[in-house]
Amino acid sequence: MSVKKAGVLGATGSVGQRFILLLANHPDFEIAALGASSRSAGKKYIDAVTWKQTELLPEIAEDIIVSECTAENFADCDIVFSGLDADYAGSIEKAFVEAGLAVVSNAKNYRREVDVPLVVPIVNPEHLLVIEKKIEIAKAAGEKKPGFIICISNCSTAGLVAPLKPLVDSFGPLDALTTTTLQAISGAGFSPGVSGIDVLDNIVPYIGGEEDKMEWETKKILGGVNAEGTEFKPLTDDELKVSAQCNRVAVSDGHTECISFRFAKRPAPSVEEVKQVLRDYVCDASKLGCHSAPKQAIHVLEAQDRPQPRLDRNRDRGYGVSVGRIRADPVLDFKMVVLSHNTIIGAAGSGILIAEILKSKNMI
Ligand SMILES: NC(=O)C1=CN([C@@H]2O[C@H](COP(=O)(O)OP(=O)(O)OC[C@H]3O[C@@H](n4cnc5c(N)ncnc54)[C@H](OP(=O)(O)O)[C@@H]3O)[C@@H](O)[C@H]2O)C=CC1
Ligand SMILES: N[C@@H](CC(=O)OP(=O)(O)O)C(=O)O
Repeated sequence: MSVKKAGVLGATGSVGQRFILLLANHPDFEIAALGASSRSAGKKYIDAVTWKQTELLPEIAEDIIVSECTAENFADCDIVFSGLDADYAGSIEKAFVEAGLAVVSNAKNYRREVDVPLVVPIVNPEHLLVIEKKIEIAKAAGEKKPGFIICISNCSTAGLVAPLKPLVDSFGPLDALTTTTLQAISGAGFSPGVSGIDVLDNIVPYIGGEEDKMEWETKKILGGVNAEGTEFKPLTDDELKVSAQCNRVAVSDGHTECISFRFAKRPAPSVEEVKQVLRDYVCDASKLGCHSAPKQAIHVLEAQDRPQPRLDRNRDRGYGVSVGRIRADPVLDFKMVVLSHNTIIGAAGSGILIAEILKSKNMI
């Protein structure tokens, strides 16, 4: 199979650095172009980036010259990953799509568009069908392959929906869901990021916009598509009530969430049935044989004091989500603790896995 050329926008940031790590030595992709702000453009990547990962900067990326984020500079790319600051992602990503490029974005800007898939690839890859349809329609009309954008969800939303989607598929819809998050500092990005004095010996009980994103995005991901297969139909507030409270804690990577939820149908399943469905879950990316797919998308942990970020965030190289303390909830049906790696399955890793799925379906 041919190796596809990949570009990374926002390559110097928290998510961008993770993309570099995941793309270095990837069998399906080679890094063809890197972009960031004009502060970085024109410099070698090693000089432009302030590397903050615990793994060393891959040699393969060191000497690549960082470009301005224009579509012309990325014209050769089969796929462009975006880890752009959301203040700039909107216009840049739009120009890339208009130039016919395939964009997979971590930024929030287009997540709510009716025809843009919001995808957590271990959960709802079927939402990519809307793009497959767009490509088919253009092909049937004798037009060239259209540009498109696929959005990755907010990182906390990714962890939330990962165990819930298999449960909904097995036991029917949820009607109520609450989550309280404990979010890592890498989630706040690097420019400027969270300051040490704010987070050390402290918890900050506010992350701007996060609660609204989690409450809305969950309904799109757990929702459906219209009969034509062209537009998404998020669940309504009447169908599912979601309440999120978000906190920043002094953890480097890995978002923890304490969640409670209720199924619409009575009687609810048993705790053992819930655990069994999660243990048995095999995501489509694994079935397709995608290189980065987790062996086990959901890890059910039985120890009373797990999951913990430092011990569990790297399960299945950060593509696996850990779920522990699954038990009955006296208010809703169940409660559990979920841990997901915010820059891997919550961001860059999901981007890579989406691209692997696109490649396996000849969509790029
Ligand atoms: N961190 C996380 O866990 C998650 C982040 N996201 C989203 O991903 C995106 C990136 O986040 P994160 O990596 O944390 O952010 P960072 O602040 O760490 O990085 C931002 C990137 O955007 C670039 N940039 C800034 N201004 C411009 C500009 N005017 N033109 C072009 N590039 C520019 C920066 O380049 P330079 O270095 O040159 O300034 C840098 O590469 C955001 O939209 C964020 O909301 C989504 C899910 C999880
Ligand atoms: N806000 C998230 C990361 C993020 O940037 O989310 P979004 O892509 O939804 O803006 C966090 O702080 O952990």
